[in-house]
Amino acid sequence: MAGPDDLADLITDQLANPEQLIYLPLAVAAPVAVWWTARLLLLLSRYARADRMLRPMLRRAWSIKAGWSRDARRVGLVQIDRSRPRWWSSPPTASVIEREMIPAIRVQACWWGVLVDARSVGRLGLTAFQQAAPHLADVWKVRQVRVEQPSPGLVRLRAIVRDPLTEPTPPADPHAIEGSTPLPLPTDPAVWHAGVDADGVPVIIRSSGVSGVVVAGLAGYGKTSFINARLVQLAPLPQVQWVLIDGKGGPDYDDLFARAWLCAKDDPGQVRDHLATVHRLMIDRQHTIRSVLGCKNMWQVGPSPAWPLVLVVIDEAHTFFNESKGTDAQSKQLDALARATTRLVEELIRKGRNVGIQVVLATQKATADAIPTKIRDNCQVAVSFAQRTSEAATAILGSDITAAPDEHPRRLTDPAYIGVASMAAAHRPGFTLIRTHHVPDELADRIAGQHAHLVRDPARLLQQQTTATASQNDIREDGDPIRQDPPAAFPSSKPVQHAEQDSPR
Ligand SMILES: Nc1ncnc2c1ncn2[C@@H]1O[C@H](COP(=O)(O)OP(=O)(O)OP(=O)(O)O)[C@@H](O)[C@H]1O
Repeated sequence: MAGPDDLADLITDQLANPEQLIYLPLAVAAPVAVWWTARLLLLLSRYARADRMLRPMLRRAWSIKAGWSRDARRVGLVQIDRSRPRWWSSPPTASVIEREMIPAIRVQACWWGVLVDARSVGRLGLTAFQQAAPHLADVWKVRQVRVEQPSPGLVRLRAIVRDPLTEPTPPADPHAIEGSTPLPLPTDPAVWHAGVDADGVPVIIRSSGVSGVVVAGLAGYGKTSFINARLVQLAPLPQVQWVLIDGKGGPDYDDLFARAWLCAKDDPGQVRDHLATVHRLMIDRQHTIRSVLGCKNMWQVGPSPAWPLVLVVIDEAHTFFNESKGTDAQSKQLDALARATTRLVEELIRKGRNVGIQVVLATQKATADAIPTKIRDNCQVAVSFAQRTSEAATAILGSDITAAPDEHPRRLTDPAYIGVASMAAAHRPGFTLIRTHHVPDELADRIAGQHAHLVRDPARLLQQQTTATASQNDIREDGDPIRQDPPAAFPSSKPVQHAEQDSPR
């Protein structure tokens, strides 16, 4: 190809021979033509290599790119920039010139539609694109245009022809051998694999330092399967003990109880007693954590078989917080139990974080009449499956969800979105829609049964540890007589009364 020196020689020759001046535009146009031809060939080869599903999306992507300036103007994604002309330009510098600014885009065809990355310009950022999204969907003739902001200055549009979130993940095979489930089985309880986002990228919930998780959604949209997935991930870990409470009172949790330290159905008295046991454990751990673990926060060293993470799951949690306000003796007794349960759960969530107690509340409704706000608002993680009303969505995800129409749980009521939830995930801006792992009861039951031998009583474990720590302190290195232990090395609350067996249920 001709280099710049050749081109310069050509221009000099042609200026010397004006009759040959016709060749000058050709010399300039040739490299441009070569570049465009190469680009066209590249696109054609990509089209030829694409499968039947991707080809229509490639055509759409090209058409979106080709018509972008026109479409952007039509839907209002244009900004007029008024500025003084540059000093070298012909208009006088005192005049003002107007320039149209349209966000630059890059397009990429995907099997589900077209991914459009747009650079924000002036006021044309996330909000402007969100407002224009329904119009772009009409112009591009796609089901929906979803908008998000992965990083400052970049707005990502998804022109959705087939929503990847509506493609159900195959249920984990209940007969699969352990370890071959499609679920990641972590070795670290601090990692909670919640599911995958619209791009199939795994979404992780930060579990370390979390004492409260609330999961809400209409009946039958996947809450139990979501919790099953977490239990299946944790069942093989000796550094985790479960407390399972099933407010439905049905047989759903019967087989999972095999792996639980404490379990109860919808008996309010038993539930209160179990929560009181966990609460006592929390107080005892608070008093002994420094002497036993050598730190103030269990998550600094992580849970261990001797100091396990205690996961308290309360399904249909609203069942236990409701007060009937009746005046008969039985209603008064039940209301007293509900108040005691509410107080215990609230304290576990408020104070249990540093000693490794985590409460997961599942409910169909997270409005204040179902879950007291002093409990709900202290939960660090909130996950919402489909909701019928904005009020219910705001109750669980907070008022910010109104500014995220694409991730709003009201959009998820279509049965195609069973198993899809909205949440604020770690290291992701705004809200993320996730397709959760589908874990049928049979698989969760089987894995729980296989690991029933790992059940321990964390309160007894704590007693053993405090005793061991105390005797270590008693034996001074230089063989001096036994010294008195500081009171902080022992539980200062009432003596803990635990059943003799390791798993009193
Ligand atoms: N991630 C998923 N992908 C596909 N289907 C799912 C998923 N999760 C759940 N389902 C389907 O939805 C049905 C209901 O799920 P699940 O029992 O978890 O709902 P739920 O919200 O707990 O209902 P309820 O409030 O009545 O207990 C399941 O039987 C299953 O077939």
